[in-house]
Amino acid sequence: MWKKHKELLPVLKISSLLSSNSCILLSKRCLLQLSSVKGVGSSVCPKTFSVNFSTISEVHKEKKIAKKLNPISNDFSSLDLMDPIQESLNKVFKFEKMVGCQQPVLSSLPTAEDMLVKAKTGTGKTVAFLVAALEKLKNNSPNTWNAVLAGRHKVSILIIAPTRELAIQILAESQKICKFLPLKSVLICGGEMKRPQINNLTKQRCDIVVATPGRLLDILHSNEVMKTIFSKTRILILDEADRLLELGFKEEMEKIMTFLPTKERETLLFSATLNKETKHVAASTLKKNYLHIDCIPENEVESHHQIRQSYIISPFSQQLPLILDIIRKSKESNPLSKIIVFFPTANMVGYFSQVFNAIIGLEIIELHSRLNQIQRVGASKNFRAAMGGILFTTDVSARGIDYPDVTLILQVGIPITRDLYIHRVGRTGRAGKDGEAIMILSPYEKPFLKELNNLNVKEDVRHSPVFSASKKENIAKLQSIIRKAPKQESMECFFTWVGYMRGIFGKHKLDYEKINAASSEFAKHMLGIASPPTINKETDQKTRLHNLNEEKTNVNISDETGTMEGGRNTVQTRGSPKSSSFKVRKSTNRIASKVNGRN
Ligand SMILES: Nc1ncnc2c1ncn2[C@@H]1O[C@H](COP(=O)(O)OP(=O)(O)OP(=O)(O)O)[C@@H](O)[C@H]1O
Repeated sequence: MWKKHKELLPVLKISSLLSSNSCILLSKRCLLQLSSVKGVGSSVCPKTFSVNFSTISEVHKEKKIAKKLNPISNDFSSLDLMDPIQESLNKVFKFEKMVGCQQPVLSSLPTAEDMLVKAKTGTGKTVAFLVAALEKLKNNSPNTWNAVLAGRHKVSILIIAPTRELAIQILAESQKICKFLPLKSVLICGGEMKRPQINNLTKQRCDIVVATPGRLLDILHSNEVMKTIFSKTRILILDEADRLLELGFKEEMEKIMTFLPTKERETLLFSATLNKETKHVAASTLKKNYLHIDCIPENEVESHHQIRQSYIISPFSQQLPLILDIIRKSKESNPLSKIIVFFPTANMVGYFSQVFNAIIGLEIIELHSRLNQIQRVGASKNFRAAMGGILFTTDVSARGIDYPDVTLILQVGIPITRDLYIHRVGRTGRAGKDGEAIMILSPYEKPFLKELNNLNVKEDVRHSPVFSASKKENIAKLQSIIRKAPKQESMECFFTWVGYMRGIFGKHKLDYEKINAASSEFAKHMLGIASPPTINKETDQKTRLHNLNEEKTNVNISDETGTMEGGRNTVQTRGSPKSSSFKVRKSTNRIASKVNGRN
């Protein structure tokens, strides 16, 4: 039947296949359009899930396979998963229905094909890839699976994520899914001592490794025995694959791959965003006949419709009171509201955390790369556990992190790319819940809005730029706090901000005159620097802030790379991260103590 129709059916509507409860044949050059299937997903999801989870817009497949996709049920129990996994989903996760990409991914099993999966933020990709990896491993061969169960097969599954926080989160999920299996999951990431991590690999059972690229590569190079340990890796997963395959990580990833088997390895790439360029790189890392599962229908954008998104154009002079106003309003309307505020650089997070902590009634949790590992883990844990709470952070928290019940995302300034905007916003509205995202931009940053063209980001008219008497009081209060900040620390903050912005300004073709105007306003109103240095070619070079108008230099400036495990190419604008971090923290603590009269 397939042969007969394949020329006639380059595009198949999955609805007809579903209604007849039939077997779906995927064949070379075949493109299945599942995007408009109703009733597969949302209607049978748990209450909290309202998004159109289980729609697939494309499934590309080169080799002929036959697969059953159950049209009626998207219960996990309808799948032929091994008992220990069913038990874990049922008793540990307490999940009944599949959501997001879970049905398309898991229904395609058993398959030995590589996978490229794109699905919106917060739609359950972690469980999808963990279950897929374990099932794939089991189906690899009875010998392999028996060896794995008996603990004779090291590092069968390797999962790589771009940040420590995300790796820790995946590790926890991995331990949960393996609750009824004898498999052990271990963490390899920076910020922790290397020796115990090496011991975890060499001296004990270790079936699943969750790693960040920098430390993993470091450990791979540390010891000849690592080649043997990783020689049996059967499944490689890249979470946030587009990030791991772009500049800053790509080189490390390529080196890591040289330690892994090629032929026997199956690779799974997952992300909520995959632009043309990264899709191309991603495809080139997969075996030819990979399965492409795109859960975002062609006519839909990558962000969620249930997240209300808006922007406010506000001069720097009004941004600090505006932030305060938005936070206060959110807390007034719901004392349990959980808020994440994104700033462009780690210095800014450190600095403004202390500024806002000096305001009575606010308790800010700060999280960025310049904290040590204990502080990072502590901050992440505290915010996760907080019923309400305010987190000031950088892009270390932008991707993959699943803090429960975040109600508001506030972005101060421009994210480096449209994709990062989507990931930041995706920290709310997870698992079908509602959420809100507001972005505060200076008039200089307005051109960035073009990049968000179809994302339904509306101008926010609720927060008027005209300030009442009480808000004017806030302005005075905030100004007095920042005026007391040690000058050197304000200057550091200023330079890192300029470093961050230079790529973005370059991209939007702002000349030195405009950059100077923007920098001067930023310095004066956000940092209390009365006469900031002029940014010209000379100061640019002095501070190693070259290529002001270069388009693609922005990638490595943000804290995202600086803080992540990779990013060997990271440009540090001033000083080493450690010394700078110490200064920022010390200085900003000084701001708080001065304001509180303790100094
Ligand atoms: N089948 C399910 N039923 C109910 N909740 C689920 C299900 N699968 C996952 N979740 C929950 O949905 C939330 C988001 O899942 P997850 O963090 O895996 O999303 P993601 O798609 O990886 O997001 P991101 O793109 O931001 O990395 C988590 O809290 C997770 O526990």
